[in-house]
Amino acid sequence: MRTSIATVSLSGPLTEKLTAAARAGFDGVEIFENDLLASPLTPEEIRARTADLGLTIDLYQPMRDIEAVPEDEFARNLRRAEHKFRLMRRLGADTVLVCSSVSPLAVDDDALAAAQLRRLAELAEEYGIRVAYEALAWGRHVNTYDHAWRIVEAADHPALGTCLDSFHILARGSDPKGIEEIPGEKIFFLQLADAPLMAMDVLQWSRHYRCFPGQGGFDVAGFLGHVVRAGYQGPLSLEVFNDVFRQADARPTAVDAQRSLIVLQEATGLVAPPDPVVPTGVAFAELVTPDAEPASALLGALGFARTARHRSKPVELWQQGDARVLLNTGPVGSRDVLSLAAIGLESPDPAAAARRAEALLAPVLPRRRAPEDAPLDAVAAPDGTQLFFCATDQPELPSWTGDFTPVEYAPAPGTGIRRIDHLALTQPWHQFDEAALFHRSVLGLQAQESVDVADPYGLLRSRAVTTPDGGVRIALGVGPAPTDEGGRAQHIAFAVDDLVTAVRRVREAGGRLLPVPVNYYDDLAARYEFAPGELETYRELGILYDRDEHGEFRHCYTETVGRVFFELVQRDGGYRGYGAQNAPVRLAAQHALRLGR
Ligand SMILES: O=C(O)c1ccc(O)c(O)c1
Ligand SMILES: [Mg+2]
Repeated sequence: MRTSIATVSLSGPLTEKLTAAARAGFDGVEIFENDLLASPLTPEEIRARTADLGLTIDLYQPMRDIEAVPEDEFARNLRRAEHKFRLMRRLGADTVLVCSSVSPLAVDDDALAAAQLRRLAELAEEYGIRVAYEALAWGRHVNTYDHAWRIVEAADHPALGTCLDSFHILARGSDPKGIEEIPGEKIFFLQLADAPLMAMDVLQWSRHYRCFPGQGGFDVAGFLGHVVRAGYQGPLSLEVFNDVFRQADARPTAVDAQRSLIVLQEATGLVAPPDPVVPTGVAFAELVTPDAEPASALLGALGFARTARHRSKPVELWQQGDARVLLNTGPVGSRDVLSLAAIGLESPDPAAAARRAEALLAPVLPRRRAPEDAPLDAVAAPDGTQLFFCATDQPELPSWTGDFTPVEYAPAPGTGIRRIDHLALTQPWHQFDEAALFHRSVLGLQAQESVDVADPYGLLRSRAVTTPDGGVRIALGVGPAPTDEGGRAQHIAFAVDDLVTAVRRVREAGGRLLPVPVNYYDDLAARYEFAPGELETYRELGILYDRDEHGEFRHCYTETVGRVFFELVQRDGGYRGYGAQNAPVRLAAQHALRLGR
């Protein structure tokens, strides 16, 4: 179906909003009155600019407080409306949205509302304009879609139809099934928005917390199914009032928006992009740094061996078990501190994974980073992390390992690290919802519940995206995560079978681990019963402990280098979490270490 976006959903002046919408592939826009009023362009110039960009103006909005008022008031409303109809002619917009009245002057009289909306429609018709009547969830007398439709039906005028807005309908908990009773051609417009489930005043919820479909808690796909079955043929239009999007750069927001509509239409069976190719594991994590020394020392203490070197670039492969870390000291652009720049994901079909990503508007990276490299499919995540689709153990496909030459190394016992358990990436503050939708839709991962964790200097929100078997786990975070240089913190967690032994070996090798306050262990003793000596060992070694209904979790952290630190984790009995219970203590300890307190 055609896609459209309300100018209120994007930041910046009108022309930037229009450009961002067009670049992201939208077919049309809803022009919000305020954007027009604030623009230096005349309506004719806006019309020309929109046309040049290949966009149509699908809706002009909103017209407020029109119906069910005393006659003298209604006469003034008609005069105001006629003014706007003339403006719409200049703009080339043929549909106007009328919100159900919130005015104290409005009376609870459906017959009067219908009669006045009919007169409005008669006037609109003279200008070749259609009126779409929308029930605001907080409308004074009309606040449900079925009530708005009854009034439209009673008014019975060809230039009057209804506008359905998923937010108003789903936020009130109305059953959207009744939409199928409305003739499709009388649904003049469809606005789509999702929202996180919150217990709050619906007007505040709507004006500040709407988000793109798939980023909140509503069943927008189920809703759209009803609208499509009703026979609606118009555009799918995003109308998202959101405090974050108002501040973020319009261009990536518009791409995020368009991606949400692709995913929504896929879920409703309206489009069929290539299927997701779910990754099966983590092939490698790539760190970039101007100075290999601190990271090498830390990896060495963690029991990693430098096993291979890139044929032509300053990149080393460090390995232990199936955990592989690339250490890149090549030109790293703006990354002047140790950072996690890329993740290799094992893929059953890397080329198909890249096709899916491209169909979902992920920026595809050049297949060869240098002429001599193996061709690798890769895309950029919203935070800039490069995601490589790898075929490490598929001899018929080119593998990144072919770019590496083994080097001599002294075999060492290591610390029992088996694999990368998870990666944790702090996102730019305005890209948290986008990141979750990206990883879910592009990579076919499942998003877990979002958790809030207290940090001494703020609140950290974290949401994991995973494969069902836990082969890939990425924890997306947002908040004031502590790093030396103030950058967004990133960490790599390695899985071990026996954390106590691992920690003793790391310490013997001179690895510096995060100290944990004694009070933490006092609390652990209150919460759980341990075998004799167990808790004392954890206290001595700085090991944190958690439990869920499936099993147990033991973990500890290294010091932070640049933006990066490492975690060692021992999962037993199918524990699913990430030790969120312990995160406030960990964050406080990291801040204390950073500040030398
Ligand atoms: O919050 C509002 O006032 C408002 C205005 C127009 C809309 O289409 C809407 O859904 C809400
Ligand atoms: Mg609306």
